[in-house]
Amino acid sequence: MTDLPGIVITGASGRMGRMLIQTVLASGKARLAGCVERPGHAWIGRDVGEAMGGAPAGVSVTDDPLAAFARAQAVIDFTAPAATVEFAALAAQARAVHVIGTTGMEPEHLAKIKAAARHAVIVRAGNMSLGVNLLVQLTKKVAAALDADWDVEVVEAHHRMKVDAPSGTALMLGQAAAEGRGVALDAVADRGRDGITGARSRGHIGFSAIRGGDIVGEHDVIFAADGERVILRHIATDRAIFARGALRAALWGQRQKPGEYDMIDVLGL
Ligand SMILES: NC(=O)c1ccc[n+]([C@@H]2O[C@H](COP(=O)([O-])OP(=O)(O)OC[C@H]3O[C@@H](n4cnc5c(N)ncnc54)[C@H](O)[C@@H]3O)[C@@H](O)[C@H]2O)c1
Ligand SMILES: O=C(O)C1=N[C@H](C(=O)O)CCC1
Repeated sequence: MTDLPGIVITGASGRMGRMLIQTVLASGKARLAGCVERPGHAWIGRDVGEAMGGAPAGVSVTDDPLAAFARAQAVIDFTAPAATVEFAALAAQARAVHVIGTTGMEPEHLAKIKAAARHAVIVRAGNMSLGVNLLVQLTKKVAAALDADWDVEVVEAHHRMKVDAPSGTALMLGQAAAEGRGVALDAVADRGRDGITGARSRGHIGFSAIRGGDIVGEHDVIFAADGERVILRHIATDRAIFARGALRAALWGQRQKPGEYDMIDVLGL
């Protein structure tokens, strides 16, 4: 046992879970304090290092999140909305920082997370990478500088297994454009065009989603006017960027008061 903050990874066998475990184990800044998977999962009871096909890590995968959270200082959670809501209440009970990367949240999920943040530090972002959070700030600036003669379209591409659309990142970018323009995103978002849609509404923010292959994550914010276009782009080629950001958030969260934060707060952008 060391003095390093202990971190629990939920959704341990997932694409992000595996990346997070490797990132924590290699970091030298935190220790892996637990790994959680859903009840009935084949990894339950196994050493997580061996389950991932490598050397033993000395941590068994459990389906008892509260017991794991009680032994940790932070929980990093990239799972699914219903699981994340449950983990938010349990992390608050255990007084552990909860870093949430899960996307596809509905308003009822967000309300429960907000309630949990009255008692615990929660850092939540649809994208934990430095590059995307910088792009969020750039999008807000460009949107504030250009009027509604410039149509805003957010185009995103992800791997074939992604279950939610638009991506959490696309919604962050759309939100940034709406804030830059001083409008509510809900009032201007065009999220699904099909058939005879009619001409584009002035001032609306459109979203398009591509799904295929092993694309890690690509986002364009297009500002299109008559005769010219400005395109802001981020391309992710390695999930390590999300895991590094999440670990940074977990360490940053140790010094904060209860509340809900995002990666702009963590990165000081
Ligand atoms: N914020 C970011 O930077 C960022 C980056 C990548 C992915 N994501 C999001 O993270 C989430 C996971 O993505 P992924 O590609 O790793 O998905 P995945 O399907 O590969 O992994 C999800 C894991 O969660 C586990 N899980 C589900 N319910 C559970 C429960 N009740 N208890 C314990 N484990 C449970 C599943 O068994 C699975 O192993 C998605 O919402 C995705 O959009 C966010
Ligand atoms: O692979 C995913 O799923 C990703 N989800 C996040 C999103 O919805 O924006 C971040 C990029 C990868």
